[in-house]
Amino acid sequence: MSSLPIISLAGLRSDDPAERQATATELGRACRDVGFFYVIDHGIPDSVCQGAFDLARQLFALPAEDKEALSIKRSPHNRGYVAMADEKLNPDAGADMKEAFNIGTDFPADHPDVLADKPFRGVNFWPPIDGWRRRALDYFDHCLELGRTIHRGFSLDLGLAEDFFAGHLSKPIATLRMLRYPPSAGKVEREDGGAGTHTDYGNVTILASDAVAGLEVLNRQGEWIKAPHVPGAFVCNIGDCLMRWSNDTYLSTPHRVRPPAKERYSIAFFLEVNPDSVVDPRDIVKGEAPKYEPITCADYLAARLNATYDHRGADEKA
Ligand SMILES: O=C(O)CCC(=O)C(=O)O
Ligand SMILES: [Fe+2]
Repeated sequence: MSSLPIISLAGLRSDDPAERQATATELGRACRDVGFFYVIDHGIPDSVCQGAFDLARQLFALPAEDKEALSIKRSPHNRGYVAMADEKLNPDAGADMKEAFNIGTDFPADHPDVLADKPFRGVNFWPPIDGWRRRALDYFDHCLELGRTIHRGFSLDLGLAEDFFAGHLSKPIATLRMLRYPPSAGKVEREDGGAGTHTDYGNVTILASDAVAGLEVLNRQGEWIKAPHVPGAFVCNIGDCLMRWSNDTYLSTPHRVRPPAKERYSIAFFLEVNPDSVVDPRDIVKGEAPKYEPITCADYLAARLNATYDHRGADEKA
């Protein structure tokens, strides 16, 4: 594998079950062999995607004190602003040279689950920019819909009922994460200095990037291959939760971001499933010994996030 497959999702929206199955099989092959693929014909208009990059540029251009007022350190629910060098995606390496802003599934402050302080069900933080919240949530909703479509493909490929994942995706844990990598000015001390080598935690990640290079993926032969910007496409990858759920049928693949030559923006949408969904390999692979114990999505994700951030106590719930 020296480049990532590009898959048209048009077939998943067909009325013809054979066409849906053919696309699902193509997706499934990528998930088994590579764990990374581009999607085209994904249904998100380019103008919507470009609009999200405008929002990211506006946000990161705010004065430092405005961004600090939105700090993720004030959110027990993984929302808000992560300052430069505040995160280590690879805990064994140095800090990541990037800043980020997380938006989660949007809950009102008086929602019963928010009042009960349930894990991952918190309020979002919003920058003081007119119309920003509405436009960001519009992009979030487009990504969620795409994520649900991709999961229909996974179900068909895995030989499950086509709506197997739909019930787990009614109000899922999902994070829209805007990222800004500063220019490296020719100084690259670590090849993964932008984002440390890691696998993603959830089910699937849907990533949009600008035209500046940086993302690299480790193939099965142990070689780093570039994942260049493909105009109009998203890069998708399998996360550890779906790898676990599928008893390692689908693979989550290590990747990193090399410090970019020029300032680089990307927008990731990390999709998990509903917080209380039980991730149990026995529901997906029949007749195979399960390699993992059942665990709720919220417990699994909390454990992974606690290992990534210093500001989260090791036993923090969400
Ligand atoms: O910015 C990118 O291209 C990838 C970022 C990434 O892998 C992540 O945030 O998990
Ligand atoms: Fe990642």
